[in-house]
Amino acid sequence: MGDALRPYVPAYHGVVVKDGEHYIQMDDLLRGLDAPSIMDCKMGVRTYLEEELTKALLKPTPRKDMYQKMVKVDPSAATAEEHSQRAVTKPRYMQWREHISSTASLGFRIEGVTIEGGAVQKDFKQTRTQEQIIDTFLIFTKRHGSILRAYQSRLESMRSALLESAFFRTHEVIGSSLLFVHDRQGRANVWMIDFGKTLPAPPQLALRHDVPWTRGSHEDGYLIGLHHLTHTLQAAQHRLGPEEMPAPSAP
Ligand SMILES: Nc1ncnc2c1ncn2[C@@H]1O[C@H](COP(=O)(O)OP(=O)(O)OP(=O)(O)O)[C@@H](O)[C@H]1O
Ligand SMILES: O=P(O)(O)O[C@@H]1[C@H](O)[C@H](O)[C@@H](OP(=O)(O)O)[C@H](OP(=O)(O)O)[C@H]1O
Repeated sequence: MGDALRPYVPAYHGVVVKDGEHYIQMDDLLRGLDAPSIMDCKMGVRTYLEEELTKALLKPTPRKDMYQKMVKVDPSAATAEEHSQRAVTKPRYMQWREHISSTASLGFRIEGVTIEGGAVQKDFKQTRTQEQIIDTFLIFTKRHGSILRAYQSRLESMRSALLESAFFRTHEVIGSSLLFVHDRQGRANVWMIDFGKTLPAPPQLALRHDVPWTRGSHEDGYLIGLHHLTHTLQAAQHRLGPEEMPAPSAP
C-alpha cells in the first residue's frame, strides 16, 4: 500500500495455505530484537462493530461464556434478568468491558504485557485510570526515560500520518491495537496491528476519529485514544524526576 500509514504497519507478504487453512504472512516485528518487551493497547472508544449491535438487537444471542467472564470480575455487574439467564449479549459484555477499563473514558486500553520474554500478563481488565496506566508503563519500560520518549515521539509522528492517510479517512478501525516493542539494547518502536475488524466506512460519511461514537456514526474514537496515550507517556516521563527528563530547550 502506498498510504501514509505504511511505515507504521508490518509489511504484508501475501496469503499462504497450509493444511487447508489460509494464513496472512507479515513481517515479524520482534525479529532481531534482544529479549523484547511487548505491550498491546487496544485502540478506540468502541470495541464491537455496529453490525454486531444491530444483530444483537434483532436477534439477541445469549452468551454464557461472557456472563461467566463478567461475574468473575464483578458479580454485581449483571442484571437480575442476566443472572437468571446466566447469559449476556456480546454488545452488552463488550460495553461493560469498555467501561471497567479505560476504553470508554480514554479511548484505549491495555490488553497484555510481556516483559523481556516472560509470561504474558493479561490482568488489565480493570486498569482504567491514567495513574494505573502510568504505573504499568513505568514497570513495562523499567523506568527508562529514553524508551518512553521514543514511544511518545513515534506516536506523535503516527498521528501526523493518520491525519494524512486516505485509508484512515475512509475506514472504521475497531479492535485494532498499537504494539509497543522495546528491547534490552534500547530499541523501541510502536506498530499498528490487527485489522480484523477494520471496515470501509459508508461512503457518505466523513469519519473524524476524534469524536465520541453515536449509533450510526461509525466513529471509532481512534484519535481520542492516541491523544490520551501520548499524554500518558508524557506524564510517565514527568514521574521519573529531573535526572530522567529531557534537556531543557534554550530560552
Ligand atoms: N507482525 C507481528 N510480529 C510479531 N508479533 C505480532 C505481530 N502481529 C501480532 N503479534 C503478536 O500477536 C498478538 C495478537 O495479535 P493480533 O491481535 O493481531 O492477533 P489476533 O489473531 O487478532 O489475536 P486476538 O484474537 O488475541 O486479538 C499481539 O498482541 C502481538 O503480541
Ligand atoms: O477480552 P475479553 O474480555 O476476553 O473479551 C473478548 C475481547 O473483547 C475480544 O476483542 C472479542 O473478540 P472480537 O474482538 O473478535 O469480537 C471477544 O469476543 P468473542 O468471544 O466473540 O470472540 C471477547 O470475548
